[in-house]
Amino acid sequence: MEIYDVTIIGGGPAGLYAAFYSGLREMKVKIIEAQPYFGGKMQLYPDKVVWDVGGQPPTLACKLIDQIVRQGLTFNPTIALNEKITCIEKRDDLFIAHSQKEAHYSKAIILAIGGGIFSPQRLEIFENHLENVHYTLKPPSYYKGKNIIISGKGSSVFDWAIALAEVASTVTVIISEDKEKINAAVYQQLMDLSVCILEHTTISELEINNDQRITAIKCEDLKSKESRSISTDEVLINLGYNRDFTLLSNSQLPIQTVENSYVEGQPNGVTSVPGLFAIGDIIKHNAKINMITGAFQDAANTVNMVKQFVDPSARKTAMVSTHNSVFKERNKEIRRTLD
Ligand SMILES: Cc1cc2nc3c(=O)[nH]c(=O)nc-3n(C[C@H](O)[C@H](O)[C@H](O)COP(=O)(O)OP(=O)(O)OC[C@H]3O[C@@H](n4cnc5c(N)ncnc54)[C@H](O)[C@@H]3O)c2cc1C
Repeated sequence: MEIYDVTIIGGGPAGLYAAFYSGLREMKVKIIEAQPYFGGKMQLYPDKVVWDVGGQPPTLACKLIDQIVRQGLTFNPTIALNEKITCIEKRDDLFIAHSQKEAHYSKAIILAIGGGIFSPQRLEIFENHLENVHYTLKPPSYYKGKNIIISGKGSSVFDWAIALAEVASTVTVIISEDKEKINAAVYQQLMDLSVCILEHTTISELEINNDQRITAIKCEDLKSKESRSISTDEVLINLGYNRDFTLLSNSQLPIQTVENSYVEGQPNGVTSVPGLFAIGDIIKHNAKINMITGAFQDAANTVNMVKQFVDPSARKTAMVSTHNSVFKERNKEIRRTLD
């Protein structure tokens, strides 16, 4: 059995930055992510331009994910992707994080599970896998010149319609509510972009070809009961997301939670269980900022606490020295490009 200094559960911005910082503090690190890829919630908005990360020019979220992942892996932590941690237990001085695949042993744990494991809510009619049904937005260029149907609830449906209307051939939005519920400024934007909105309408049937692609959607006006068929190239569905927090309820540890969705803790990540720390969107305290920058700050504060937990004689904070052996070659490379 291999014992790590710290196991980080969750590979979103908080977990990845914690992996970087733990490496900087010379700890033996493992990072575990339930999805087959890193990025956390940022994977829900790959095409959004993110403006508010300190020192970072406005950047597409997908590019930012790439950068955060590369930084997170700087010190070569052990990685486990596609592995959902189902519960955590403590035996003597060791934590054991159990997944469906194996047990992970470490002296400390950082919970970076954000908003839980996200999975899109699906309509029964879309239960089978269909090639051209999407639950997250691909880059707008993918939709260039195509006929798009967007259906769902909440403001994201209209954000998607606005993002695609400039590149797509046609955009039709199908919503079950009345148009009046749409924010007036957003509605005006949709009209200016010639987006067709079918209000109080529901999808009743799909026309599917041999390649498992939807070619047309039949929908019904819930008030007039009239039906119509709309041909389409791509269908986007946004009904919100299911969030899996069962790790917290399954773990037989006195983890204090708020509304069963957050771990109650302190700004330095300390929780009700010594050695179990929490960072990013999963933690709740008065100074918490639920943003990428907040996730980074949490990670740095908390990793310093973890280091002292694992080795009480360690310095309180990291020395971010350019002489770190891992940085040496990269420093040379970067300096060369500046010459
Ligand atoms: C639509 C949208 C737009 C946003 N825009 C911005 C913005 O412009 N700027 C900004 O700063 N912030 C933005 N945010 C907020 C930002 O994305 C979050 O604050 C940030 O992602 C939180 O990071 P995190 O690592 O704490 O959690 P998350 O990003 O939620 O990552 C948690 C990870 O833990 C994994 N996980 C959960 N449970 C388990 C388990 N049991 N086992 C293994 N892995 C598990 C999940 O799969 C996930 O990958 C936005 C959020 C949304 C939803």
